[in-house]
Amino acid sequence: MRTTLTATQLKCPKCAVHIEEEIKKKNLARDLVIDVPTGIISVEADEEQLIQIKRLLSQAGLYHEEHEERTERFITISGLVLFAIGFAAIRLSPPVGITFLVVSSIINGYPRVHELVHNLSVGVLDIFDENLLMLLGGTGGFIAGAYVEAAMVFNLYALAEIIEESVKKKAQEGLRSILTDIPDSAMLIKEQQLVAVEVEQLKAGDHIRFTAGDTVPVDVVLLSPALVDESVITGESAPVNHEPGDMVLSGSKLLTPCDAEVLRPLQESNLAQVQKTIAQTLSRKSAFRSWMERFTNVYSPLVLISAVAVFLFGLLSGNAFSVAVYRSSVLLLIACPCSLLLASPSAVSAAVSTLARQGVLVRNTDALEKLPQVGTVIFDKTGTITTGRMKITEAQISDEHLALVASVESYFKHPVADAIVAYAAEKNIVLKEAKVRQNGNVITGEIENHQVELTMKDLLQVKVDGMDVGFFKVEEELRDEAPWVIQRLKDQGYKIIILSGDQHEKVETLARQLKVDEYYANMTPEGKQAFVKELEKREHCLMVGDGLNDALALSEAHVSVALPDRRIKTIVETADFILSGTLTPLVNLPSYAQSYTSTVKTNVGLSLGIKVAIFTTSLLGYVALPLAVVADEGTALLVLLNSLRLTSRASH
Ligand SMILES: Nc1ncnc2c1ncn2[C@@H]1O[C@H](COP(=O)(O)OP(=O)(O)OP(=O)(O)O)[C@@H](O)[C@H]1O
Ligand SMILES: [Zn+2]
Repeated sequence: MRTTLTATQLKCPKCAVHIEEEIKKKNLARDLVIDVPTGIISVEADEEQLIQIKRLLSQAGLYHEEHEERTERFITISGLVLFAIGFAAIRLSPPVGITFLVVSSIINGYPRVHELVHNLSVGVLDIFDENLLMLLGGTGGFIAGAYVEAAMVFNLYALAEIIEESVKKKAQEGLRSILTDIPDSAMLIKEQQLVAVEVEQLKAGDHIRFTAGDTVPVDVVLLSPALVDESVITGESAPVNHEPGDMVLSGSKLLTPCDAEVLRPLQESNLAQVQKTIAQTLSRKSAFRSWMERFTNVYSPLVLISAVAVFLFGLLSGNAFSVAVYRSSVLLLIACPCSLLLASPSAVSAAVSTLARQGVLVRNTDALEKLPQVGTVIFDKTGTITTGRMKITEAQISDEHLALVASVESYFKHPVADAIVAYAAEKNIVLKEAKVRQNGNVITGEIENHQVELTMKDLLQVKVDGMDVGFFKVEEELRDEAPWVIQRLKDQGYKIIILSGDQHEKVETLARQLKVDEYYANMTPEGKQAFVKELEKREHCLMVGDGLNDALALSEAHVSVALPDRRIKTIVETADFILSGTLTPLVNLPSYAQSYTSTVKTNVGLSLGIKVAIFTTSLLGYVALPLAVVADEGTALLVLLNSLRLTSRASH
């Protein structure tokens, strides 16, 4: 069962590595995600494992139950008050002032010691994290006799932590609403009685009863009407009225009581899949993020070496011991790479959760940075611009031949096949076994010594043993939002192309109606792939497909978007983005990707710029200790706040 915990105390991506390693080493969770910018830890673990994980986290000072959190905050604030008293008193009576400053530093420095000791106790060699730097820097300040400033190091840090926690709480909201806990149990209707069963035990075909307010744990088909809040899935906040027979995906919230039949077990259902996808996306490192981590591996030691050098140089050049310690303490404080390491992940977690709530699952965050380079949008037709649902509007065929045709079609996933199988089902026609083949728009089948041949032109023509025996007229429906989406993309300057395996006339009619720039019909899956590959040589394109017969083409495109048919497919796909049912979010995706990209750039510029500025001025001896803390903690806060702006960007 997937559960989310929050560790708001988690500050630096570097510290997260320790805890991640510990949890993995002890085998406490499958699929562990630690999202540092929000402090969200999402794990797939059983109850026993969960208790152990919580214990581990609280030992590391990272997890607190709510009441502990309040106590903790009370202590921090008391420390800050003592600091203020000491600060005011030091002129009047230095010994009293210093005492207050020291006590406040002990109170607010203690958590640093605690975390440091924990790091040591688990045998982590890499103790060069924030905690050590703060302790060295602050203690160095005290040794140097800069009492006020040294106390400021500990207390400002504690203050920054309080502010940061509230920023994180805000950032958590989005991700939490998607990584929402799946209910543990459901009410199974068994022999006209209600039995509570674990959600994991539910099988396709089981009947379950929901009360109003329940979150649907698995994908179901309704047996009675219901009012459903699907905002977690589609971002659409208005409740939807569903009829018996409608599919309701897990994660939706029922506003009225109802009965339903299980369509898919837990692990194959929407919510579990979405959570898994998001977990994978958050834990997968983007190219930039790995680069940044390698960079900080050089950066931190470099600053540490500089600190030692500054200390030695200070002594050798005749400065007082205290001055030398003071200057090197400043450098120690800015050696902390937190804000640099947060630059990209904070934007990632804001973007991933915001987009998910707008109906876009991000599988590959690098694609957000590639999207602004795109000039052409390619659409697949069937199932992408059209709903993928088809209707038989006319049929001229005997029931005996219909049985042959429907039997052959039952082996295919194409919308035409679905329509024919459904048509035959209405007539209670029994299906038989067949051997089938597809060659472009011609389907052949061998069934009970008969040769069936179906050719899709304007009509679906049926030949049995070489004789024309009838036809079907099939109509497809355009997605309601398709014309609007395509127009809006054109307004933004994109060239629009339609690729389709369908007949020329059909594609042409549609292309005219939608006023697209180019269209190509009769394309095989390999043909679509070659087309995209060729086009990519000249310009970057975004390909939108249903992921069925266009998977190859999707893989060639600079950026790919899949709009899978939820009735037949669970969502795991190969595309960079996955839409959850409509094309609508496509309209704002490019500009959102643009803001994302510039947010990451600003974050990197900010944190790197401030570090470099402080580093150089402190080498010259111009930076006071508290300023180093403010610069370090303040930059991390700025980065978090800047990324938080990505969550407030509305979609429609
Ligand atoms: N099972 C089937 N029964 C009847 N006709 C089919 C079947 N499968 C495909 N066709 C027809 O064969 C042609 C090629 O099919 P293909 O799946 O490559 O493209 P498509 O899905 O219709 O279009 P697009 O490429 O836009 O998704 C189309 O005209 C389609 O209607
Ligand atoms: Zn298709």
